[in-house]
Amino acid sequence: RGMVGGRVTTTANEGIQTDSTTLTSLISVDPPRGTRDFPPEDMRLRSWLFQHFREVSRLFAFEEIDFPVLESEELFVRKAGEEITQQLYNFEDKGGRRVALRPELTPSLARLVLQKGKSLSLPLKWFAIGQCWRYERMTRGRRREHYQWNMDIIGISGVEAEAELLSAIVTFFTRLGITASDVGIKISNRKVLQAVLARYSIPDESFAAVCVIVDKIEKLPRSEIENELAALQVPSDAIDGILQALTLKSLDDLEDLLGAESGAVAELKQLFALADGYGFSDWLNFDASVVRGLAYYTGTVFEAFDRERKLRAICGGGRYDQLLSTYGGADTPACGFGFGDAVIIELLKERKLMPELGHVVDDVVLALEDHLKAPAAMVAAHLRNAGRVVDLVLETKRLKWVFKHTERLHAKRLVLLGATEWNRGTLRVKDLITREESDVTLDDLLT
Ligand SMILES: OCc1cccc(Br)n1
Repeated sequence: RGMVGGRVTTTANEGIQTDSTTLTSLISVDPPRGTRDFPPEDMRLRSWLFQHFREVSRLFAFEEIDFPVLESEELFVRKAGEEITQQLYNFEDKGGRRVALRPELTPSLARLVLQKGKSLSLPLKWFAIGQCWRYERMTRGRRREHYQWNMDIIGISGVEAEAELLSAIVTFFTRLGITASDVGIKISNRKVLQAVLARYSIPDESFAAVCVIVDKIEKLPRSEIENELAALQVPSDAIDGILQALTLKSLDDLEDLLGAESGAVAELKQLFALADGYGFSDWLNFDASVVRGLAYYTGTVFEAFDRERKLRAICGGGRYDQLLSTYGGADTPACGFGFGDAVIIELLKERKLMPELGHVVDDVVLALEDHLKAPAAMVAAHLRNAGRVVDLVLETKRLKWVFKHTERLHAKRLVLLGATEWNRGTLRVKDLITREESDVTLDDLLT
């Protein structure tokens, strides 16, 4: 427990002494910069959101996993200039180890898959919900933590895996009342960029870094993009070719650019055909400008956006077939998405789809006299065993307080133990919806 109003002194061999004579100012009661508390009302909304994450994952037969929020720093050290690695929440621990608070979940998932190795039978369909961190100078006042829902399929090289993940995302939106007129999902494939770069003989080693730069195309002026690409020895004619390719909005145009033999075109066509089968085609559109900002994507990439374009991307993901091999493991096809807990709430507010989540209490139980406390506890236990949510009043309170308390809790029933009634084996019950009062036996309470 924190010491408030007391001065803590430590004398040799006596452990911590407190001396409450020295009044100290209140400690800071706010959470660390960029982080949030979840008091009951906020926690109900978060639990509601996570319940939907879990329900959809369960419907798709995905298994839940988890890993430490603290990881070895090396898991996230990448040389592609990503914002996510430049803002790593990293430090040296007391054992001199370089560690970091995870900025994303995928590397931990890759580590776990490599750790389990041959004991795993592929394909894996795993999901996780975890808090992720970044250390950003507070100049932009942005948050330093958020919760992310991830779903990943490991061991499937075909776009059937991406189609499953997209179906899960659409299922989630639909459960919340969000439709294809509210949200669209842009689909592209990094093989488009790969093919364009190959035409300008840009070395493969630059591919990830080029993608990270190109991902910023809508956030930075073109001149800055050109400068950053030029710093990677991408010549200006190649830059024109890249930027031109990113404006493509149809697979026919893409085929014209890349030719009928293009792998990217084939994968995209197959993905759209599968989407037709699932019935969520109207959520999708091909958009070559989607690149995503993570270095390790190698194929399909996608992101959900609000069609009013007021908000940042709602979720995103893609294929990362080389991530496991960059950690020294065998090449294993993989794809997944990350779905943050912030933008989705902004979207629900925009669309007036926020849920009403009150604290639900069925019964308030109260002993009107001290010698009836144990019987009151028995009544509460009896009701709870039957699955009712019971708030047992733990102190002797005046009825005026109790009525206020039942209103605050929006309780359905008030069960009073009074000496007269209890002696003849009954309880006084007030139905707080109908306002009816009656004397009933314990068994009557559960009929
Ligand atoms: O998606 C970028 C990101 C990573 C960690 C924490 C936060 Br807030 N945002």
